[in-house]
Amino acid sequence: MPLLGPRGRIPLQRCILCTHNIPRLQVQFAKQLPQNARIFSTTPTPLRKGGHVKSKPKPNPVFSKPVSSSFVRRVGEPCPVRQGGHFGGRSRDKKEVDIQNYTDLRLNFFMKRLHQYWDEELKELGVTYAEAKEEFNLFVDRVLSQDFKTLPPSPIDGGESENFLLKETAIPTPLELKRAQNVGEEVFDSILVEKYRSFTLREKSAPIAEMQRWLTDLQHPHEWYPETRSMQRTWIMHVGPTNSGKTYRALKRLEECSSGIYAGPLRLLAHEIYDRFNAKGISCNLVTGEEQRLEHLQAKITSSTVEMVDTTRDVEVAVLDEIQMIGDKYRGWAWTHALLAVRAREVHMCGEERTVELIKNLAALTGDKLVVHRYNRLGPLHTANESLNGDWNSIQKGDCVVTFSRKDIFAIKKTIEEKTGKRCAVVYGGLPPETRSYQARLFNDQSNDYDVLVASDAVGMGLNLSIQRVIFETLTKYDGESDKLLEVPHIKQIGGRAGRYRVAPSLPQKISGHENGEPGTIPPVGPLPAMPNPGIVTTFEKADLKLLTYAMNATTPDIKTAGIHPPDRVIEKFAKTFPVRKPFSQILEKMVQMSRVNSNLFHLCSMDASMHSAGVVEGTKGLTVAERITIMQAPLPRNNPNVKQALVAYSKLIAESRSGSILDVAGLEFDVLDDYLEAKEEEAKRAEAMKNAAKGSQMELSKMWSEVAVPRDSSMSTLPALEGLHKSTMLWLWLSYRFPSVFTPRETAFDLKKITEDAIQDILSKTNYNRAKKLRSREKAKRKGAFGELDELLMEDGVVENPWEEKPQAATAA
Ligand SMILES: Nc1ncnc2c1ncn2[C@@H]1O[C@H](COP(=O)(O)OP(=O)(O)OP(=O)(O)O)[C@@H](O)[C@H]1O
Repeated sequence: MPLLGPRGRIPLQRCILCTHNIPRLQVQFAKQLPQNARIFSTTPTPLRKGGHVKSKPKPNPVFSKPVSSSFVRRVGEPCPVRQGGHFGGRSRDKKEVDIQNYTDLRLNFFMKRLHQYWDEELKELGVTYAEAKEEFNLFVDRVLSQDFKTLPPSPIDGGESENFLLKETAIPTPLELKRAQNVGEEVFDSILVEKYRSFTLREKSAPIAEMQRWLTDLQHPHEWYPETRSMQRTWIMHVGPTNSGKTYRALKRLEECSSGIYAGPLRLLAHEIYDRFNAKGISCNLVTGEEQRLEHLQAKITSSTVEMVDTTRDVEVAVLDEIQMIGDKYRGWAWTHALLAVRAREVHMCGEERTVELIKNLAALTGDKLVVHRYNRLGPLHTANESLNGDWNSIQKGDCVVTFSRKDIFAIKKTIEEKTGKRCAVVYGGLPPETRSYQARLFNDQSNDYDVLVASDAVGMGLNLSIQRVIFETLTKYDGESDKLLEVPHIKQIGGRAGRYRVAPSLPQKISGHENGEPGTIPPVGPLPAMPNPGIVTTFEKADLKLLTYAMNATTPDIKTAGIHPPDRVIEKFAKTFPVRKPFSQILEKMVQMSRVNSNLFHLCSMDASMHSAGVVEGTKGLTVAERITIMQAPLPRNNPNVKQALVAYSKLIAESRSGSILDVAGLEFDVLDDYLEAKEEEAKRAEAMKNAAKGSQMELSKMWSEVAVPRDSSMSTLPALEGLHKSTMLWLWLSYRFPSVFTPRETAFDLKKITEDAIQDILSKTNYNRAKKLRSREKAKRKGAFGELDELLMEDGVVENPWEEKPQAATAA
């Protein structure tokens, strides 16, 4: 039976995602598709190949542990009558049977009278009867799943420190129970009741509080990696402004070593290094959160994103790129972790001068040797004396216009294309990295007409761009609440992209005799040909130019502290000190409140994003603490409800241990892709009709027009939706490496990713953005408002008061 096409209009036979193999999936557009093929699938699930591989639902993990006795009933279920104290039918050591069965019996007894122990104190502390029952069941499981056979020593007699605290307060050990049994039933019962109560209220008990304090002591993160501490390492810093060849030098060293790691801030960069090394015949694997390419069994290099850096194997060289991000409020922990933990004899760091003091202090802490190489810019960079004076006609080939919202990017693109006839490539954070790098290539390529780049601050890192002039359309960025002035290092980093030095094909890769820095273990590199033209930085509006000049010349303050983050195993232990009813996001909040760090050297990275993600999946029943910890680290954009919905759907799959294709997940925006591909097909038909009509009569032409639908504008509304679908797909892929048996098959998700990227790329290549708004009036108003204020700071004689300086608080009247 033929399936219906999108919206049931086109009769189609098959779904390409279901019935064609991978190479055919890469066919992008309708005219290239096989006749009658379904463009993109909304095929009912049972008809799909590979769909619906459902495994048995996973039992609720709270009750999944095999208990060593027969006590497997839950509160509220009928209690089988037990006589004579023999359970389970196995013959056991008499001592074991006695104490275990005795405990089982007494717990059974308490279970029936639980309402008596759910007293005022528990009620006042907000424990409902249902929760008291749930806690009781958990308590029973924990007590009876202990090893009664060997009667492990009580912690008081010398147990493990952390278990000691937990067991001492929450769960009576077999030995304690045995001792209590020897004293008598009354004592035994009172211990059980007391332990149950303290288990239910474990978060409030003194030893548990002690345990929590112990777990939240994050003052010595360098001690978390004893194996690395036993190594003598050399840290080599390559510091300098943007475009000074820092990364180039570090990569040269990596190229020569016997085994190494590259860790960069972006997936894009990790890919670039992976491609570059493999192209040179140096075996390199790729490990990012969303993708792993482990083609080489004995790869010399592994290129990864910094969060994924491998700290378990010994290597000769590790390169940590953009080391100044160690101070980042959100992601700084990943650099600190990599720096303190990576087992490399040489750790090369590339970044800004303002990290040197901090790294010196960290080296003193770990005992590693430090060498610093300083570099100058490879080509000059000037701030222009003139702005564009608000005139888009002054745009030239090689210009990059920087603005901060998608709408403005497209509005500016449209204006420039209309006014100057030059085509614009675009780059912004919401675009998939693959699309960003494709757009960068379009702009760099001299042989096409993409002369101008319109970009957000995403242009500041990770892309090799031949920009001649950076033009700030604005110096403020909306942060979710209001427009905020960009920070000086941010302005410098973006501005520094102008005049980027590029390797000429004939340029020798290594010329000895010159060292652009202090001597060290890096290979010498010869003098470089001068840059033909200096890079220029300017603004679109005249009013912003003084501020830009100030920022470009300002010295940036040192980064004082390195970010840290509690290790996962610590979060897990901390979470287990709370009752099961406590929402996980609140446990994280508590962890943040209680954490103590050495504030001279470290700061605790914001866990807001993790708490947010934990909150999104809070309602998913059956997730273990470890699963919640993993899910909270998944890349989730805050402002996209569709991706959040996808995360909830994915978390349910994890909780239920249900596997299946991404195409089976309800709620993903597949329709948008269907619509896009359908519009594409219509467009192709229309083009064909026009071609034929040009050959035919006027009458035929009008007949064609009436038959062929005019394509809908699929740019401005479709683009964000496709970006969202791409993010949901990436989220799936990210989870697929953490829960491989649930998120399968991965290939379908990679196909979907590719199709979505191609669609986004195609939309971006259209010049006619009918719905692109004019530059928003908000922009104009903002400029008058925010910059009106700033203008007051810019004094007449050109002296600028530093708007970034923190003003002392005015004394308030008593
Ligand atoms: N010695 C050299 N020989 C040839 N090309 C070089 C050399 N040094 C740097 N380059 C080239 O100059 C460009 C900028 O170098 P690189 O990326 O290392 O700078 P960077 O200081 O790390 O800049 P950013 O901080 O912006 O990443 C690159 O295209 C790089 O290949």
